[in-house]
Amino acid sequence: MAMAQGALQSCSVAFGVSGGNFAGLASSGARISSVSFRGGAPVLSSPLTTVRRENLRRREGGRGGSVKVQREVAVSSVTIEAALGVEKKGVADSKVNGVPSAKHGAVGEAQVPSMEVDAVTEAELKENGFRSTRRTKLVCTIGPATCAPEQLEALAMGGMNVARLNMCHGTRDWHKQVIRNVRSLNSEKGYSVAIMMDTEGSEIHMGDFNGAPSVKAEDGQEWIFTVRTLESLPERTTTVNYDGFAEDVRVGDELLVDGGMVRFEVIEKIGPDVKCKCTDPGLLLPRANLTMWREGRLVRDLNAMLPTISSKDWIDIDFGIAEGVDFIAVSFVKTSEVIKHLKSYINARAPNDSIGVFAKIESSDSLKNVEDIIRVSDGAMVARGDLGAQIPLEQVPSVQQGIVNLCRELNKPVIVASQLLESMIEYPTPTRAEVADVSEAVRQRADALMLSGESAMGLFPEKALSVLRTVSLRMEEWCRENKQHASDRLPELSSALNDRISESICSSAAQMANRLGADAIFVYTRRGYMASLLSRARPDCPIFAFTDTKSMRQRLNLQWGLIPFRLDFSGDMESNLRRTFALLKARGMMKKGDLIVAVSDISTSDFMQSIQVRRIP
Ligand SMILES: Nc1ncnc2c1ncn2[C@@H]1O[C@H](COP(=O)(O)OP(=O)(O)OP(=O)(O)O)[C@@H](O)[C@H]1O
Ligand SMILES: CC(=O)C(=O)O
Ligand SMILES: [K+]
Ligand SMILES: [Mg+2]
Repeated sequence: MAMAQGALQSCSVAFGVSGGNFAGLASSGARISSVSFRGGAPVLSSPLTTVRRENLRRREGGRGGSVKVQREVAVSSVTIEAALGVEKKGVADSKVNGVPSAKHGAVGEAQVPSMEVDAVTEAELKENGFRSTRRTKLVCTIGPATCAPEQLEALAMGGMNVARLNMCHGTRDWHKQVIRNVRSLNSEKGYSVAIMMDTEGSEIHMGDFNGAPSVKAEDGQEWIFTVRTLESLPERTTTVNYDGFAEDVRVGDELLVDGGMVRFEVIEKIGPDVKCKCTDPGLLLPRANLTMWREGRLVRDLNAMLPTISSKDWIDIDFGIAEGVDFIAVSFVKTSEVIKHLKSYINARAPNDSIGVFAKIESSDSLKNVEDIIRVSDGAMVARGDLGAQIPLEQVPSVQQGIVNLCRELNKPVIVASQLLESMIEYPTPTRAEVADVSEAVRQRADALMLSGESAMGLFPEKALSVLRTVSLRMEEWCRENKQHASDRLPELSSALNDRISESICSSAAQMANRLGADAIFVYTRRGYMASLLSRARPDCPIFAFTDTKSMRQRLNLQWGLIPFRLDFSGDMESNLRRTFALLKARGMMKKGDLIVAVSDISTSDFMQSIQVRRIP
């Protein structure tokens, strides 16, 4: 009797909170086909049509049940299960499959190939529980300060989700070694750090300074900018990579290094050499970006003449495909065409959709076509470094907010990049303004934050990462406590019925999880689509995304709130859930009584999708 009451109670809770969403589902063509109750043995088998109809009528004032249930367009199931009765099975499973994980999960994973999760997340879940996990993902640019295996491991341990390789710097062999180091870290120590390759793109930049990490330009000093190829550079000389530079530049033009960190004025043209005077002193870094300004305006024709993907970039892209990178970020994108072109090139050479293409928004051209560009990309990066050199600085914050919003509307992950903690290249603590900037990006609910120089060549890479981590956690918690995003509204993405069903299921699942105070949402996904839709809904609880390939697991690493697991699963949701519960419990990542909302886009029949609310047995 008590059992039956338990079952009915949880049933009415679920219907109570989700009736409206079911109505939404039904109007998008879904049919609620089965509601099963399990309250210990014997298990009542579904579909319990009568009970279902009556419950729907009761909750929806007689509107929903009878009308919707008769529609045969698609099938969706709702299973509400009382905890009792599953427990015995769970315990039994855990003895078979559950192996206590080793310190970094390495031993455990070697013996249980059936479930893999990031070692850091595993530790975090064990120590602090579901809610404490960080939702904002962290990208670190790898450079001389962080390329050694132990340095990479320190970053992985500190929460790095993605390692970025900037092809502007370093040799291909150097990058290859870093990729190898990251891969062995993943396979040997149980991390799942994804790799993003960032193309050089055709920007105009300075050369190296005979290997020096930086060179100081003093106020009033005269420098030569030359298009000649020089074996060794005379003092106060720099090369420029754009052959037309000496011809195109005019006396009186202003040259901005890295968007204004250092400034020069052109005073004389001498054949291939351009003599300039330093008007704003500072440090010149190897391959620093150069922009030309004439009468207060950016000279854009120069960049416009350069291809987005240069011949060197194509070789780098081939290299990235061969090395199996997870993401390619394209610098200085101007139109959506170049992204489409690259995606078709990749698809002909790599397993379908195994490499995500990210568009870097960092020029005024990219802003003109920003929506088209993002629609065809797998994600975007707000590359504020170069962007701030191409548009007035005061416009950068609102452009950032606009791109973050747009990406969420279009269901594309977005990275906020550059100068988040710039002062930490040299100092062990950030400025208060930097902390505020990081917090703001988290409050905007960007998917990921990125370190550049701070991790590539700064003095305090691990400290910088730790600042990103702690500031993200605090801001996320504050947003939840203060219900900052309760009124967020998202437009529908698709008009195709199947996709609308997935959308409805995911937004309903997120709302249910919020209202029920669920501990986590589970999603079983092959293509990652349902996982991304759940991430887009930005629910209060973390999303455990179970997917069956390593590459999809790494791809999901960049999306807000997702904790990707690799798991072999079947089309049978019930057995997937039982196995998952047993494995997670055995590894101490969840406990009896935790409340889960589970959805799936895998099934044996075409339209079979489901939302389930379960209490962990
Ligand atoms: N692989 C590398 N080897 C050496 N130095 C690197 C490497 N990657 C980054 N750096 C250093 O870190 C700095 C910041 O990195 P970042 O990736 O932001 O480069 P960037 O040159 O500013 O270009 P981008 O606009 O593509 O980000 C670089 O200017 C460079 O000095
Ligand atoms: C990251 C990058 O390319 C930029 O900020 O310019
Ligand atoms: K780059
Ligand atoms: Mg850039």
